[in-house]
Amino acid sequence: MPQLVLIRHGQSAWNLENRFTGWWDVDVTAQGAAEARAAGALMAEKGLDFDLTFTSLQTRAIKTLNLALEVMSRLWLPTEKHWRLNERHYGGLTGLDKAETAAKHGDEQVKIWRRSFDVPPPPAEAGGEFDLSNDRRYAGIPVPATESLKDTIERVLPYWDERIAPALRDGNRVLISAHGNSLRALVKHLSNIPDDEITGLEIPTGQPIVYELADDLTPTDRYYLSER
Ligand SMILES: O=C1c2ccccc2C(=O)c2c1cc(NS(=O)(=O)c1ccccc1O)c(O)c2O
Repeated sequence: MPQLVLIRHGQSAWNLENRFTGWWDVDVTAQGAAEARAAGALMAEKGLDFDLTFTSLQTRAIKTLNLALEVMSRLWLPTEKHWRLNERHYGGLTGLDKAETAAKHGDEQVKIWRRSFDVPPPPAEAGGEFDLSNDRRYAGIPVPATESLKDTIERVLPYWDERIAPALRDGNRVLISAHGNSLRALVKHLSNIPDDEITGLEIPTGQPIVYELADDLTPTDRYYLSER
């Protein structure tokens, strides 16, 4: 029975300040690191094990994976890091907190963005404070200027189809450490969640989500590990 576990990275410095982070590379806080270790301890305690792991190119997800694996004495497992598992890009909102966003764009616009599936924030300004075009990890990669949730889903799913699903079909037990919206893309796909419902799905940080899958990768069970 192929098995997949998803974990959203632990608390980051900008989560604490309620800032849009997106592709900007912010580390986990001490609390976020503790969440990651506790997730590893819970997975070990419940007897979970893995053959392959996947994460994004962002420190907060990579560190969450490593801290959990360290507790499980599984740092030796293969890990594949890919930009397609990165968080949604928030464009020109990157770095803004709630007050700054409302001040700059108004409450009505925030309400529209908040519940929309295919409306992207304004694009990031080239050469701005959060410009990633000179970041070596994205050399040769189409760094988005901004993303709607729909855009994020459309660039995550090819990675699922090309790398993760085949690994599961080959019988590998897979652990993925990623971000709120890139995990939403996977949960939406696996659980057939409609476009107008996915924006309401919040994935908690540091809580392993277990998918038990049939051979055709349709879920036979999905649960938070903390509840079993
Ligand atoms: O403005 C947005 C937004 C804008 C553009 C794309 C997506 C979203 C989005 O998904 C979102 C927003 C605000 C809030 N709540 S908030 O207005 O309290 C808020 C605003 C700014 C920063 C953090 C906050 O918590 C949310 O919970 C969201 O999920």
